[in-house]
Amino acid sequence: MKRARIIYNPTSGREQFRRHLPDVLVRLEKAGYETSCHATEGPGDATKAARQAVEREFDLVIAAGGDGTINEVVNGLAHQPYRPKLGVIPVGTTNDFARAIGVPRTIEGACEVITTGEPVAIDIGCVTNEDKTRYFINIAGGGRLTELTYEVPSKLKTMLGQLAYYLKGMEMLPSIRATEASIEYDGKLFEGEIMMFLVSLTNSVGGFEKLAPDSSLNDGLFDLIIVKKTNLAEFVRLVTLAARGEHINDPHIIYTKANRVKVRSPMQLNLDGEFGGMLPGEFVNLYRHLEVLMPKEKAEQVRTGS
Ligand SMILES: Nc1ncnc2c1ncn2[C@@H]1O[C@H](COP(=O)(O)OP(=O)(O)OP(=O)(O)O)[C@@H](O)[C@H]1O
Repeated sequence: MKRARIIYNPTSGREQFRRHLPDVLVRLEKAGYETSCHATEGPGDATKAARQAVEREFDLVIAAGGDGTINEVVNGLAHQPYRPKLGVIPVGTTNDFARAIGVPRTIEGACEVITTGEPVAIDIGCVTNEDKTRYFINIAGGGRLTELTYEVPSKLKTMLGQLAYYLKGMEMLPSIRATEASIEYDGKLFEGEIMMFLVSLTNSVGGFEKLAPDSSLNDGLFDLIIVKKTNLAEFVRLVTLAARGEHINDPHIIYTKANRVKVRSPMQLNLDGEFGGMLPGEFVNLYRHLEVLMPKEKAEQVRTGS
């Protein structure tokens, strides 16, 4: 029998997962997994639990939570020579990563993917800043607006879901200032004032499904988006364009692919929606570093690049 470890955050999203746990265990048992669980107790705990799962040589680690929980689990797996496969049950508020790998946002649907889907090795991001190395699966970014993801209180997310982020975003808009930035990417250099920069691994960010429309999960490249200085009206217009994926040709935007990105200026770093310390720092794309379970059709699409 294969062994699976569920690492779940009881406070994620609308706090529903625990109620469904017995059903999840039965489904996994039927699919041939002997499964045990760990409920996280606070920030950082999912990373410790994932490291422990590596030591105990589990075949599969299932992260049940939002993007923050998946990020923590990946941080426990990424550094190790043996890395169990990763399954995802999206019960968070945003669930960008699940959307990007085609995992449905119902617990039953996600279990179905875990039991009948296929593993695909995908790229993950690695950033070195403040003498630490951290990993991300979705997005890293800097600039005042990216700070909104950790300024929304957990209670508000439980009550309002995604809407909580949009409300906070609108509240912050008038106070957004441009920041002086120096960004080196695959030998090129950008220097100037920016509203924000994003280093993305998937096309689905903050509920915007077309923010990085050309991104591939396994090409070894980030999609780098730099939003140059704009006034408030232009910025709002860019956000509207971004909802349709039409921002990438705008003159205020640099949109390109890169394997390495170095940010030389001081800035807060957002990693998969959580505070990731201060920049400067360097981002490296780790080619096909982690095997993740996804639906068969999605797996085929990712493998063939279609
Ligand atoms: N028992 C706990 N109590 C409070 N916070 C916790 C607990 N366990 C984990 N956490 C923290 O909660 C953070 C956010 O969780 P998570 O991303 O799963 O859900 P979310 O906030 O609802 O969703 P999203 O990130 O999609 O907005 C995690 O990064 C983790 O540090």
